[in-house]
Amino acid sequence: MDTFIGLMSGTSLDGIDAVAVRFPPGRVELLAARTFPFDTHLRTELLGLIQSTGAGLLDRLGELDHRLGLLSAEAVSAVCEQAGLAADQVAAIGSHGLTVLHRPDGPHPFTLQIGDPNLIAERTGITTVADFRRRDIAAGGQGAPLVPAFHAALFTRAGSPRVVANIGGMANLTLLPGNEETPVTGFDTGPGNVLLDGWIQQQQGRPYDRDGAWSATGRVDEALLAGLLDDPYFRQPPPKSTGREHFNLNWLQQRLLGSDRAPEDVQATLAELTAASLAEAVLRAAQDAAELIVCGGGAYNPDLLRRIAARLPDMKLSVSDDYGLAAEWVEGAAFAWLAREALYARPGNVPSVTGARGERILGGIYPGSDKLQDTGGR
Ligand SMILES: Nc1ncnc2c1ncn2[C@@H]1O[C@H](COP(=O)(O)OP(=O)(O)OP(=O)(O)O)[C@@H](O)[C@H]1O
Ligand SMILES: CC(=O)N[C@H]1[C@@H]2OC[C@@H](O2)[C@@H](O)[C@@H]1O[C@H](C)C(=O)O
Repeated sequence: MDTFIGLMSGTSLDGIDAVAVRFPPGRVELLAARTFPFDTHLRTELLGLIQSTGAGLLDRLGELDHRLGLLSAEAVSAVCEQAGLAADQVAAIGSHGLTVLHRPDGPHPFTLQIGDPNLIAERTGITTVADFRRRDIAAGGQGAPLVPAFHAALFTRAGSPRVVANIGGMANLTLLPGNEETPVTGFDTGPGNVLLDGWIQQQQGRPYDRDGAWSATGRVDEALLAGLLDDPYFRQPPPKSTGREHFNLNWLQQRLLGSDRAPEDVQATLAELTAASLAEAVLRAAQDAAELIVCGGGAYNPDLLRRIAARLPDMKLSVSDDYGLAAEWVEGAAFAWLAREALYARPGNVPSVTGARGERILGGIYPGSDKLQDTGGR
């Protein structure tokens, strides 16, 4: 059975997730998985690029594209070593890269991911699939979210409508109707962990609120919560997708102006914002679903899960681990799966999610060394 590697650098900017997987019918077999964290310096540079601060923007874009390509190739080698795999035993790598900018609406929509796939294919010798989002945008779609097709393949159960929530930096939902007549839908609900991470970093210098321990000590400020929830994104009908260009610390600061709220109360309110926007979207879009399956880093935050459960009292709350795939590796496995779909010339987007005109094969294919004849070069 073919083995695939998935690489994901998400909006949390914590590093590159690398997984080696196989896809026996209806499930995922995880052979190896690791996160390669970005060091503080690289993280600061990436954040500067995303926020477009500092001089020499295009130089830095090109250079960071190269550096992330190199790091991705190293991540592949390490995960192959961990799984005991030689390069010629891997059918393909699916590399999402890092989203630098995502503007799917307007007259000239675009999305930009970095982490040069040419370099990944060259250094590893393994066929690499990348640039997954732009074909969907070219077909009139949002180019995101893309995990719903994988969620549908993995979590669909006939006769029982379910919702899958991926809570990373941003959060997105996949609504699985449980019958073949009704289309799968899904969209980004808004911020996942990005504001929680940003606020604790600014206030305490810690990368994230481990286990939601800090947010659990605060009190939700209802007026602030209502102000945050008043953002038009939450009312916008799907298809829709978002990112750090919209939900970021500046967005929060503008809504905090002039207030002297206790920092832990702000953190509690941000956790409630993620829970409320997600739960309201579930209630609006999937009234008949009996179960919510959570994946992504947010699945490890008990305070956040408690807040979501309190807002969805009639739903069973589970995590993807309960179905055989640890929450932290779902996105990596999804891009390995999307690489497989591309290699087999099968579509990867779900038009009823992204709004694209139709199904499209996603990603560019960068051939591995078995497809080339090297003469030794200079
Ligand atoms: N034990 C934990 N307690 C609280 N939060 C956690 C824990 N573990 C992970 N997280 C949160 O999960 C985040 C990482 O999630 P994940 O890796 O799914 O995001 P991502 O892939 O970068 O984002 P996206 O899906 O938006 O691209 C961390 O930044 C942190 O906020
Ligand atoms: C443009 C982009 O990188 N979007 C990410 C981000 O992180 C979560 C959410 O926003 C989702 O839209 C998407 O990632 C997942 C993997 C997706 O495409 O399904």
